[in-house]
Amino acid sequence: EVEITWWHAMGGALGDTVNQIAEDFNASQDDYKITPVFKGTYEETLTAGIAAFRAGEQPNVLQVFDAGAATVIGAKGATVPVQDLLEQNGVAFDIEDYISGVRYFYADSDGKMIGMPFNSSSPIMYYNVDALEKAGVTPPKTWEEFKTVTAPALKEAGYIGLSQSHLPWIFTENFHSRHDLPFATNDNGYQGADGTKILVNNDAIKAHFSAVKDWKDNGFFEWYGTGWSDNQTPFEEGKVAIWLGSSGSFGGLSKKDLPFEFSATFLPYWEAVTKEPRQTFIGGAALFAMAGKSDEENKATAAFFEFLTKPETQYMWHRETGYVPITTAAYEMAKGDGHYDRAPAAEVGIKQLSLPAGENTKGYRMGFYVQIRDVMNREYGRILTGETSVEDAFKAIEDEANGLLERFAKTQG
Ligand SMILES: O=P(O)(O)OC[C@H](O)CO
Repeated sequence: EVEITWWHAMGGALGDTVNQIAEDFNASQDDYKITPVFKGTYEETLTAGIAAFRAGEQPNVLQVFDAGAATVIGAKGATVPVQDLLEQNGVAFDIEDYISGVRYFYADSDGKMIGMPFNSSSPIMYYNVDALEKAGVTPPKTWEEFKTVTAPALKEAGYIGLSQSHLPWIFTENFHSRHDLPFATNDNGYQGADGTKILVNNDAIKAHFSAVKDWKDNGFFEWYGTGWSDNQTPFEEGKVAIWLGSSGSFGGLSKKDLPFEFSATFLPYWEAVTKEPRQTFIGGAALFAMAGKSDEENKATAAFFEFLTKPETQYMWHRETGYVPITTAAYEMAKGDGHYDRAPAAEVGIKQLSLPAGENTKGYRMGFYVQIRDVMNREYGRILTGETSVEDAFKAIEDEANGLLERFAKTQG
């Protein structure tokens, strides 16, 4: 039996489902055994993976999140492109099996799939059905509606209107996609690292953050920190009526037996910015086969990836977690099984990813982006606590991000 390891960042209920997938794979055959190891947050898992690679102690499979994609794809020699791995080991592979938003997200500039798509998500709007009913409002379609109708009514009914769990992901990266605004030059960075500059310092997002700060000041919004659960917990406790989070939190929330009914729908948009709101793009992570492993172990990894792409495995993962079905076959299987008749909100993520595309809606490819997010989190925190102005914060983000992008471009030769 060939043994392989899988480092991942899936905690709580998600981790239970990861363990279940590994158990199912191990039980499905006698040749290979995979051991999943939880390494902490996405950032911690990536850092641990890089350090381990340098020490020659890397796992066979490393989960890397969207923000680390450019860095890991650009780290030539650190991974075996998944497309090569599968083909070399006789596993049939067709990129067209994947839904369009997933197909090239972890591919290189030639369209070759480098990372194995695994947990793809979208940020969606969760809401407390009881709270909205009590306030006499429906889920807001636009931020204008939130500001003038929803939030004041919720406040009157005793609720904080809104919290969200990831300012860079939801209020920055997907903000640009939802409003079809360019996020970086060079086609959002996809044309290559050379000369790529971030376009985050723009009027639409500055107006958004000014509004968010106003909402915080008058009790329509609260920011509890950068931790995912810092902002999710007050929603679960019924303090906050609307929470923006990952579709990948749907399964965990459903299993929690909350003291109120919850549902979910699309992210609001600013009508003043666009009359045609667009799709969001995938978040979450992919699985990378680390280089430097024996042929035997690589074969085991390929067998595991083959198991992962089976519609049954995909559907099970989607159903249990809320991450979107990443292959058309899995989506069809979920529909055929009546999953969305039983839980309509479970389809919101994939539906939002399937809204009309625009010029700027397929995501971004920026190196050292994990560090860029740190800069954003620092400055956004300072905006919300009143330590800096929106104007100065975005100037600082633009300057520091462009410095990081320039440094990354130099590593790409
Ligand atoms: O919580 P996830 O897995 O949906 O990921 C959210 C973001 O994409 C992380 O960068």
